[in-house]
Amino acid sequence: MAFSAVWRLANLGRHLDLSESVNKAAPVGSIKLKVASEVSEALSLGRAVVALESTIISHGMPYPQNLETAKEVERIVRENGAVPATIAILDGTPCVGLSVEELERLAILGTRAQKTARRDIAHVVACGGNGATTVSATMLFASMVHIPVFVTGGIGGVHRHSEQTMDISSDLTELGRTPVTVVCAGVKSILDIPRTLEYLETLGVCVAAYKTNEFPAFFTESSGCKVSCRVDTPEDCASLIEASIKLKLGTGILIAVPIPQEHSTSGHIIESAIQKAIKEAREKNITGNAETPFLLARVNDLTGGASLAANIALVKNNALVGAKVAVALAQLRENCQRS
Ligand SMILES: O=c1[nH]cc([C@@H]2O[C@H](COP(=O)(O)O)[C@@H](O)[C@H]2O)c(=O)[nH]1
Repeated sequence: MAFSAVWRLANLGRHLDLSESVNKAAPVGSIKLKVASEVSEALSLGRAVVALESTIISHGMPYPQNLETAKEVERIVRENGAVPATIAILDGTPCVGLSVEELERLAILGTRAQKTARRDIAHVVACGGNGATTVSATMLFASMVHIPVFVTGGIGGVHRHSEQTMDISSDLTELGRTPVTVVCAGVKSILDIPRTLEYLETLGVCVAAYKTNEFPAFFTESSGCKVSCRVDTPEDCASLIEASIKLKLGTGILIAVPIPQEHSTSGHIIESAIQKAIKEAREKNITGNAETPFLLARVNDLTGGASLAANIALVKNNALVGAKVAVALAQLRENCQRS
């Protein structure tokens, strides 16, 4: 690493005071956080904004479906009254809100963009690299600019055999330390779902299921695990989020939305492909942050594309719900200010 990059890395903590950057694409010391004008304007006016991650674009889906889905998700968020803010690091600059050209760039880069969790942020910025942010890094940047609601497909979790590998996604620890609400379809059964929920409980994270009492398992509506909090409307979600913020709990919230019923029929076929892919990953010794992308790609091959179609459908559904939640939250805050 060049001296200047090392210097920038060492000074990152001091210079990345992003509290002022909400209203402008602000140079802060030597580090810039670029907030799209549409996003900063909405935030300053108290309008609904929905953060979106970018690993799902680079590593979660192949080109060109990744680009089509990213654009479609942004369109759904807009149609439902909120401003989309896809988050990524481009040429070393953390960006909150991407242009169509930037989305295209990221989609074409695919896995050549670095999968960037919280631990990778300083390195990607210091090297001037291109980072696709995972749930943990996206939550962090969203909270820096005060975006309370974030939509994705699924989050990472506790991996199977974690008692041997210690492989637990940093998405969970981020949920335990960053006050952002993540709307997702639960976690895939490539992970250990009961342990994921146990770990979230340990971290003090509220896990709410949308219109159900059970935690969904991404491709299927149910995991067999009950949750302690049920929400039935966007307004329920908004009240939950506002209470958590007002109590200054400091933790995130997970709102788990089951895959729409019409898309869950292939769930059981996908489940058996998941079991096969997990076995292959073990045989090939694929672990760490390479495991999730390997499993996703292999499951898609084994199901002849059915898992990708289901994945796209549930992300779009989450975008719809997440946008409504963000709008309900903005409305709730406006009503509180008036009274
Ligand atoms: O169904 C999915 N789960 C998870 C991911 C991505 O993988 C990350 C978790 O990776 P890991 O397990 O290495 O922490 C998530 O934050 C998200 O960006 C994804 O694309 N699709």
